[in-house]
Amino acid sequence: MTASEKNIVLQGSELKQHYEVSQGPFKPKGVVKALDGVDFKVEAGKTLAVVGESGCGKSTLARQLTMIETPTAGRIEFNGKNLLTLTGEDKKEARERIQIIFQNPYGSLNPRKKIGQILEEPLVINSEMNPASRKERALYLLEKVGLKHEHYDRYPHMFSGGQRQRIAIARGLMMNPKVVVADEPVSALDVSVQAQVLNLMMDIQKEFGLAYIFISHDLSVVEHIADEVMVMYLGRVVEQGPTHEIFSQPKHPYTRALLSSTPRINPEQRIEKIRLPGELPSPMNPPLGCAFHGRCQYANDRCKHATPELVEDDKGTLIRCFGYDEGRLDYLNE
Ligand SMILES: Nc1ncnc2c1ncn2[C@@H]1O[C@H](COP(=O)(O)OP(=O)(O)OP(=O)(O)O)[C@@H](O)[C@H]1O
Repeated sequence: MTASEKNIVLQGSELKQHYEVSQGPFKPKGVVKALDGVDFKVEAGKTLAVVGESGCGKSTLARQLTMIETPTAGRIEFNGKNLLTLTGEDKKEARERIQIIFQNPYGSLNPRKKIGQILEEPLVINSEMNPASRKERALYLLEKVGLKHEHYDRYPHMFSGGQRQRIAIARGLMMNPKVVVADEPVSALDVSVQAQVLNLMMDIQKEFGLAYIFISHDLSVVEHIADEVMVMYLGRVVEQGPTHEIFSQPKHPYTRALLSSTPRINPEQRIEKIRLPGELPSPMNPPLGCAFHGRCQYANDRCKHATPELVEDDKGTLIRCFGYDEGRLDYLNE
């Protein structure tokens, strides 16, 4: 086992989430393949970003990792143990150690409860800590997220969006997690506040050695925070690799199209805007062959009929694309 393998806290293999859905009376049920065979690993103290258009399966993955939903197939390992077969105390502990932060800080905090109560709730339910120690921990974490002791007795409506997301982060930390799944944690915030909350998340990650699964559709946010990026399309990974590699030389045509809509400071990394034709196809009737072929200017007959596998390049990036395998992507030869 290498040193970095030893540090892996959360790992998913061949994760699937298939939903049976009605297609109307007298019609057979359809199957939505929200996730269709996803693999990933994340180390302590590192951030894996999951990106892709709405509907590609990001939130489904978040629900699986936080045990809100059980995968149709596949395996999730937390600290080397299969999360899906844990029972009793082990399961309880895993629930405590993997926390989630949601997108909307307005909806995720109970408006009728004071901040102190909101923060202490997980401890009341899951621990035998006495009230004084619970309060001490809540005050400690309020400080850690840049708020004040006097905020302990206030209600959520008395805070701005950015402050509420700080409170949600503090609540996520109450149980001393190892992994935080952050589902679009700054998308609902003003751009001016986003950077502050991201910086806070990075400081906290360093201090507590947390692993983040950072879900976002906004690539400029991801570049700031992620060590590794996983690009998803219709429930599958199309490209995955170190953040610098993905941003400096995106290889899959879909990643390149996503990046062309992202403002870049470095002029060498700017890509002329690529408009993808059509919409994301339905995961109930995904196209045959490469799922992206209908929107890809590089697609040929092979892409329409056969399904590409993920292939690793010499920089540690995985790419699922026949055009890449066959050296047909002209932008990579420029
Ligand atoms: N309970 C369900 N039953 C049927 N289909 C579902 C269910 N939950 C999700 N889906 C479908 O699975 C696909 C993936 O959904 P998911 O919410 O994971 O995507 P997403 O990438 O997080 O999108 P968004 O950013 O809009 O939340 C979508 O097509 C969605 O309609």
